[in-house]
Amino acid sequence: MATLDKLPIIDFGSFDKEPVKVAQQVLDACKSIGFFYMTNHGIPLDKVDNAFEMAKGYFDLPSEEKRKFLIKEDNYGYSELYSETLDPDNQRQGDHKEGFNFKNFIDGKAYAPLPAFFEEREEAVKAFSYACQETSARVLEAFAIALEIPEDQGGRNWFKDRHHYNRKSGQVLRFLKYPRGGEVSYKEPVRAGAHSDYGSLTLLFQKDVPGLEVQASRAAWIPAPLVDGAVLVNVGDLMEFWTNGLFKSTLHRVTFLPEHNHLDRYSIPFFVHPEDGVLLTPIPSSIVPPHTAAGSEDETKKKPIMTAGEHLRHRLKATYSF
Ligand SMILES: O=C(O)CCC(=O)C(=O)O
Ligand SMILES: [Fe+2]
Repeated sequence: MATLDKLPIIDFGSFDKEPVKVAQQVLDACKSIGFFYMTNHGIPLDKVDNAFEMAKGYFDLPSEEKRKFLIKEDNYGYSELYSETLDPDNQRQGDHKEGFNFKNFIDGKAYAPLPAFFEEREEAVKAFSYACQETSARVLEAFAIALEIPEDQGGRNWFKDRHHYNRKSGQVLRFLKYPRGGEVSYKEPVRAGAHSDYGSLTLLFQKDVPGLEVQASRAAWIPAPLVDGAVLVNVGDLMEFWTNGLFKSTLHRVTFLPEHNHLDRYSIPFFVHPEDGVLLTPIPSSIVPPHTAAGSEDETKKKPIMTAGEHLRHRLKATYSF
């Protein structure tokens, strides 16, 4: 694979009229680098800006207020600075970031009591979460079209049918803050360790301050700068698994830039996951290479089929110090 020097930009404005054309671009991006910027993604800019405003207001709260909702194994709540280590084999300290994870608002209700700050803004958080869901559904549709899933097996709805918003899943809307400074005392150039995302796909909103890098080849990292009006989309591990390696779930990280000395960096990922009960079986797509291990004649080589929920619990255990 030739090394890309920048991430592709895909305009979804024509998706309704020319779905196959857009899906082809999505396929090219997912097969090569596993990342693309999505423009005309359908989420109004003021909703995105408002989400960043809410993140800022929340993280400004005193630490003891935020610690009342410390994250637990269910992956909901507040994670403190350095509490998560995305690349445990190579990091000397945890990630230089704090976060708050929301889970889906099933039937309009928050997963668990929200911190007062968010309770007062619950409608806005919910509206943003719904908007992210709608946008991710379009990407999932593009994936199914790109993979040519036959109509009689679910066609363009194959992934959407496994990602209902109102069912229990690992889906998370996350507010992140990388506080300014820190590097001098810790001498750590990495703010969030190199990792791939665990789910089907991620939408990532960045604002004002860059820092994300994507691994383009074994030796090369390329920046993922801010692109006006675009949301960054990346393939997650589950999609790589589902497509038996055709789609790439690529390592990415946040590194220290000089401006991080004096600027806080905020980002908002929306991690898209299937419903917990979905069995991770191969996709009915003739362009996906067959899963040889699963179909192996030799019983000992057959991997047990996990559910999406089991797979996520397994991955989270490795990165958090609960
Ligand atoms: O903050 C960012 O830009 C990236 C965050 C990220 O990759 C993650 O939380 O999985
Ligand atoms: Fe990530």
